[in-house]
Amino acid sequence: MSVLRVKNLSKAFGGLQVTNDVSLTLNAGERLALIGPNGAGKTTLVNQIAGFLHADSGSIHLHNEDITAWPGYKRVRHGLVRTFQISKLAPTLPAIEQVALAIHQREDSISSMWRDRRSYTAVLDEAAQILEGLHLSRIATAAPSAMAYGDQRLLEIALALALRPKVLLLDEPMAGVPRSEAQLILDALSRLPADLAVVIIEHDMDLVFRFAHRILVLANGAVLAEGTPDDIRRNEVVRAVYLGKAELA
Ligand SMILES: Nc1ncnc2c1ncn2[C@@H]1O[C@H](COP(=O)(O)OP(=O)(O)OP(=O)(O)O)[C@@H](O)[C@H]1O
Repeated sequence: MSVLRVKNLSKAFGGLQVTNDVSLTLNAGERLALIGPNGAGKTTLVNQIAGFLHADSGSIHLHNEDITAWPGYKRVRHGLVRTFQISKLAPTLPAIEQVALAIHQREDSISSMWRDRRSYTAVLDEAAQILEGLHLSRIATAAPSAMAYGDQRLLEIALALALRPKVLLLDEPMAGVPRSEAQLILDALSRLPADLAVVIIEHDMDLVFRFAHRILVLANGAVLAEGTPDDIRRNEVVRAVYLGKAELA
């Protein structure tokens, strides 16, 4: 059953058509990768799905509900959560406390945090479990400013998971991560909950081809191709667009 349905989404900035009649569906538990050259419109598409940008035309349905006009925060409350290409972490707050704050945000309970210690203990337990699920217990009490960059990217995913997403939009989780830490990210992504639907934007083709069940290729804002990793690997047009830019072998 589809959890997310995007139909004929278009967006222009002035004369520049940045998304052009894009449609996609995403089923529960599915991993969809959005790939394409720089400037293809991937982030703009994710921004529209997340409600950061409104589309000029087209529609977005989450669990059969039309969310096209919903603001971003309402989409988050209904389980549509995104991460960012650039870090939004608080640099000096310990990891577990950042996750706890995200849980409180989910529960709309920031104001009662300090009054109800038992509840805060329960929240910390949940935060610890989320970190453990991503093999991040080792940095639970560390602040981002003292963490390896790959761990910071994983903490961002932990914060998103604290919001209990049904659909997770991951914007370049591998961006800026040194090769030596790439395997950590891959391992963590492979441990995401099986029923979570994920849309990932990523330039690292190794990650894309290992992680994705389906790949959608964007070029000039439009869908150039869509299919399984094998379909995309064999697609001559995709190869031509990527020639010299990425390794699809
Ligand atoms: N707010 C904006 N105003 C004007 N043009 C914009 C705006 N945001 C993006 N663009 C343009 O839209 C096009 C698509 O940008 P977008 O960031 O969505 O591409 P992308 O596929 O995510 O690229 P990358 O892989 O480099 O992150 C680019 O030409 C970009 O310059």
